[in-house]
Amino acid sequence: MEYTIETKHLDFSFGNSPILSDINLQVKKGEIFCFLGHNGAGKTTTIKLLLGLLQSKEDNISIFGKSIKKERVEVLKGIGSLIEQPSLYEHMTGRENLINRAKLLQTPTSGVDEVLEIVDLKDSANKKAGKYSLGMKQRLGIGLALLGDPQLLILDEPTNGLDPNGILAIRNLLKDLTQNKGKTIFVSSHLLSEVEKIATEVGIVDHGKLLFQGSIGELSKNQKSEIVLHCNSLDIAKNLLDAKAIHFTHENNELIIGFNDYTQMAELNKYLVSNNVDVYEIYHRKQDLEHLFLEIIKA
Ligand SMILES: Nc1ncnc2c1ncn2[C@@H]1O[C@H](COP(=O)(O)OP(=O)(O)OP(=O)(O)O)[C@@H](O)[C@H]1O
Repeated sequence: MEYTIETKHLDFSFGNSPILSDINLQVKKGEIFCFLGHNGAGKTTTIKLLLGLLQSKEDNISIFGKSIKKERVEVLKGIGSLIEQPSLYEHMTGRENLINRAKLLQTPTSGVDEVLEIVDLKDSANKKAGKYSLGMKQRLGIGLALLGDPQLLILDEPTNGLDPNGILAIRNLLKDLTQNKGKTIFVSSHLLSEVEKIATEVGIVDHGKLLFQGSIGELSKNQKSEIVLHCNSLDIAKNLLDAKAIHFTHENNELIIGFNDYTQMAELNKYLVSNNVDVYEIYHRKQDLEHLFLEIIKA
């Protein structure tokens, strides 16, 4: 199978500091591949390598089946990118920014109106970019990346610093671009809650290592079941659990215990009640993805 992006045993060091180790990415056409990791995990470094802004020693990155080392110019023609903040001319309108960039890229300026439409800036096209909200600036940045109709978009934390409406707009835009415009998107983020709503595939990176790669469905198979317990005295309940060597964690006002089956949950309830703990609430839930993510990167 030919992947839109494929890296094989990608390593990278800044001087003597190893930053990335054995990264094997496989991004299929039409996906929204979310590259997830905390600050400093290695996301931007990976993206810069994909774009040829940093050089890998080995010839181990291929995009559209071509080597970024050997065919960089050709490969870059098919990629639009946005790394963190878009570089905009604030004194120019949104439309002028796009026209200016189209001329630089030597692509027809006739595509500018369609881009404005896609990124929902048609009504503000003649406003100065300096007067745009952060969300509008990010959308214009994505618009700039879309000039020349690239098949692949590489976006580094495009929702960083945006309010919920701004985040929603970008989320819908990315979905539209893959579902209706045939694009493939590689997007980095440090927020799993953000990623799980749009990703068709997720790569989790930490300390320069790829710890998981798969769909959200595959990721959620790793979610554990747990019992949530809310009672009148956490201290007494904790002592009772300790006395039976039942492992628990503590979250806000609740105790979290691994779930095996409903019999175990009923027994636990009886045990606490018979020892004078008032159980206000006891229920079974799947571990949330955010905790699973934290567990994966701690492992
Ligand atoms: N030019 C550089 N020289 C030396 N070390 C660097 C350089 N750029 C980044 N690093 C280091 O490489 C590691 C990975 O950084 P990177 O920017 O790729 O992480 P990230 O996951 O994108 O995080 P962030 O979201 O904070 O940008 C960090 O430890 C960082 O300090």
